[in-house]
Amino acid sequence: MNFPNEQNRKYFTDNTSEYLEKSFQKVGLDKVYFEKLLEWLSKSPKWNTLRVNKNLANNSKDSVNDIQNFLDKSFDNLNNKLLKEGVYFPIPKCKVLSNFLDECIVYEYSKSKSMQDNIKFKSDIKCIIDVKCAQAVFRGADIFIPGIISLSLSAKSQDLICIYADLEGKCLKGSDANLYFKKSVDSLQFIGTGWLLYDRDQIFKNSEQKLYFSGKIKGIGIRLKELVDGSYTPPFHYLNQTKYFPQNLPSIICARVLDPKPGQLILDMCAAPGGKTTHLAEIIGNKGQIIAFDKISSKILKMNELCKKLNTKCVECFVTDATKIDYSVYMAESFDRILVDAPCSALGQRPLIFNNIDVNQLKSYVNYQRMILENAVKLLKPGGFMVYSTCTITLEENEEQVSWLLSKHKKLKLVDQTPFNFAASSGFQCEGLDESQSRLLQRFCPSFKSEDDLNDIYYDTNGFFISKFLKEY
Ligand SMILES: C[S@@+](CC[C@H](N)C(=O)[O-])C[C@H]1O[C@@H](n2cnc3c(N)ncnc32)[C@H](O)[C@@H]1O
Repeated sequence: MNFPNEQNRKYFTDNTSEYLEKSFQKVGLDKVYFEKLLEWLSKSPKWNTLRVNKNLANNSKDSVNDIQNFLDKSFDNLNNKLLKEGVYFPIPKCKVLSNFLDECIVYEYSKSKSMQDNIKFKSDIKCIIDVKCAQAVFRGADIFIPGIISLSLSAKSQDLICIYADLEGKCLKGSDANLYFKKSVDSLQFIGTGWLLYDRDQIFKNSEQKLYFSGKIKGIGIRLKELVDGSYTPPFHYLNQTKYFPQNLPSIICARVLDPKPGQLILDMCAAPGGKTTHLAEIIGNKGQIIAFDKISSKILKMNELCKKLNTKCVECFVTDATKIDYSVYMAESFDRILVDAPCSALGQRPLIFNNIDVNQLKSYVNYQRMILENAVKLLKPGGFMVYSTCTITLEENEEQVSWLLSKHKKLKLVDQTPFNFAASSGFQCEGLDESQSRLLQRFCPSFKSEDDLNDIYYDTNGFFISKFLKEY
């Protein structure tokens, strides 16, 4: 597999690419659309979004001041450090999306004023990180030690290093980054630069053949200086995360679309890490009852901690497999609102660097989601609403699931969504979904907009999909 230049860049394996392209062709979206979609996915959104936790934060004006202070301080610190290198990051201004979502505060990534110099920066000290870690870095995370796969043998604490993502996932943990770079440069992608916070030996324990991850130290391993596109955003963990919760725009919209009311019984069937559950609790002012399921017990433990931290008092979290509901514990037709934010192929996460998902894996989500949806429909009260959402862009997990639900359950009706992000697009038409129905769906995905719209906060989001159903009496 080669990645010699941008034109020949691959984002998926050949089979997966072919499968996705064909799938879009079914609804009349040609190669040009698919390429546009890939280009959009491969870029990081230019905006950061934070949800204000109204249980703990004051009004939006105070929150904007608070976040602006955080940005001012973080950028002052960074700019002081970079002064001698002649690099400067303008401080972004944050704002509330007042007309649309007043709990959402946004600001742009800052672009360094000497981007070109930094792209030319080639240190002999190299670090290779895994692709998932690289994607998180583009969304504002620091590089944590578990994400570091390989370092130059001479790497020491405080070294300024070049960081690469391991596209093929073949680099061995603890190996010599310079050696791998020489052998496999085509399978590495330059991500940016940063300061190493530990000596190599502290990160890896080296023995002749086996290279062990020492586990002696934890936390951040590399403090990011600058990304390859010249952008920087201060890591969120310096911000008060009880008042301000980093969450992408479609996810914030999603909980609002469910429109929970105080006093209601609400079910979040795939809830961890809890971004939407805590938002739902905040919308109903902690008045009501929210049951939150997740299949993975460690995630439920963390969710309980998050709920405490965010002063969320009406949520009960349970380790439950949503494909196997025990109807002696949960009564059929008992919930006023149900959110199915389903496990999915997650292809909407930006930037897409390289995703080696295979076609069988991709297809496997469809039946799994249907098993969860079957239970959701059964648990929903007549007159109640259900939201089905994913953070992916495939037709099979989105529009085709909606079409399947409508054909299988005659009492389900697609309904309007508020808020509706008109800058993104409505859903695609597919078999079983007519034009008026597809317009009720929110698809956060490139439509046929001009390049000028690309920086629009409402358009430059992660890939996401939201549908809302009423269960009629
Ligand atoms: C897209 S994430 C949910 C994100 C969450 N709603 C939020 O906003 O923070 C999907 C979650 O579903 C969980 N999951 C996967 N299979 C499940 C199942 N059978 N039952 C319940 N949860 C499941 C995963 O562990 C994962 O945490």
